[in-house]
Amino acid sequence: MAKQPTRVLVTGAAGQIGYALVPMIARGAMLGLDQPVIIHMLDIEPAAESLKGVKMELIDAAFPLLKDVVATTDVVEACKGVNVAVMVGGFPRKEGMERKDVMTKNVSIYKAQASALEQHAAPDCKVLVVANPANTNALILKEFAPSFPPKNITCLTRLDHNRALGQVSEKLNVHVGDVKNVTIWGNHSSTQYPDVNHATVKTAAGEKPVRALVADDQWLNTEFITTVQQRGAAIIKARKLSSALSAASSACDHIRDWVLGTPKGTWVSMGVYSDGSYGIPAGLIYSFPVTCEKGEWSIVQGLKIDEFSKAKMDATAKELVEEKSLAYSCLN
Ligand SMILES: NC(=O)c1ccc[n+]([C@@H]2O[C@H](COP(=O)([O-])OP(=O)(O)OC[C@H]3O[C@@H](n4cnc5c(N)ncnc54)[C@H](O)[C@@H]3O)[C@@H](O)[C@H]2O)c1
Ligand SMILES: O=C(O)C[C@H](O)C(=O)O
Repeated sequence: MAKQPTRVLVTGAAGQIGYALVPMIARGAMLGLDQPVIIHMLDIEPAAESLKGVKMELIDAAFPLLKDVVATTDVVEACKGVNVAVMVGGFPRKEGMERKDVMTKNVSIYKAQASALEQHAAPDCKVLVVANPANTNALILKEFAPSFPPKNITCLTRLDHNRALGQVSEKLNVHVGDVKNVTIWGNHSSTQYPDVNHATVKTAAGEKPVRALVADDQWLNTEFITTVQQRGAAIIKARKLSSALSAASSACDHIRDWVLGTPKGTWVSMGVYSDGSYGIPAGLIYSFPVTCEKGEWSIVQGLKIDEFSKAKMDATAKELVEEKSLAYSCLN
């Protein structure tokens, strides 16, 4: 029997990530090649014409999996019955700005959209916040949608995770698909901690630790970390626009693994509600290594954490605590 369509909301759909993301969803990159979808696109009034154009293009592309398109500037209509919500709507960072600089504008959007989602989305809707500051926007959304299960509200750090895989693959001249189990800890910001201590590479002789293969702790502990932390800024400098195709692709990876499960023996990074694991304050949205099964993520437990890592994990947690209070001061 044919599957029922899944309703996927993309906010900020007329923007550059939205424009890259909606065709990926319609082609099955997010939910699978056998899963029909209905895409709900939300943007604001000044972008209404452009949103109409995106809808026209979706129709023109004649995607077999795309059963319908809702394009609207009405948040209630946009949220009605959605099973997955990808929250991209907001303002991107420009050259020279820190993520904190976009906080005032963006957190108030997430406060306002929380109640629309809570009231009108499917009760088990899975939410992914992409707009920056992603962790704190997700936290605000969670706090202002109190009946939503906290486990259903996440933020995107999969892009950072994929960037870390990419850097290791470039360094070792191996295919990125053979590298796994890097971890992004903490905030989707320049304090994030990309950790390779448990990462491995598939070789003809079996899986080998990344640290041993790279054999350059100096590089791994300095340049590798800063390259991943600063990759967003490097792309803004090069493109004069923030990352879009890689953000859209990573958003598909995030939802696909959450819904369909992570491969056996592989973990990914997701910004999720902290339960206090690894000494990270409970109640933050913090990026952890997770595995997913049957539509649920679980934090990977029992990883050995050395002093170098612990200090970096705590520093990014501290930034999130500060961001949370800054966000609340912006909302007052
Ligand atoms: N987490 C990540 O890895 C990651 C990666 C890249 C970009 N981002 C962030 O994603 C966000 C979007 O980036 P972009 O490049 O697509 O920006 P963009 O400016 O091209 O698009 C954003 C869209 O959001 C719309 N918008 C603004 N307020 C809205 C509201 N209240 N409701 C619905 N839509 C609204 C705008 O009209 C615009 O069309 C930015 O905050 C950016 O910093 C996050
Ligand atoms: O860095 C930014 O502001 C954009 C985005 O979050 C990214 O990481 O590319």
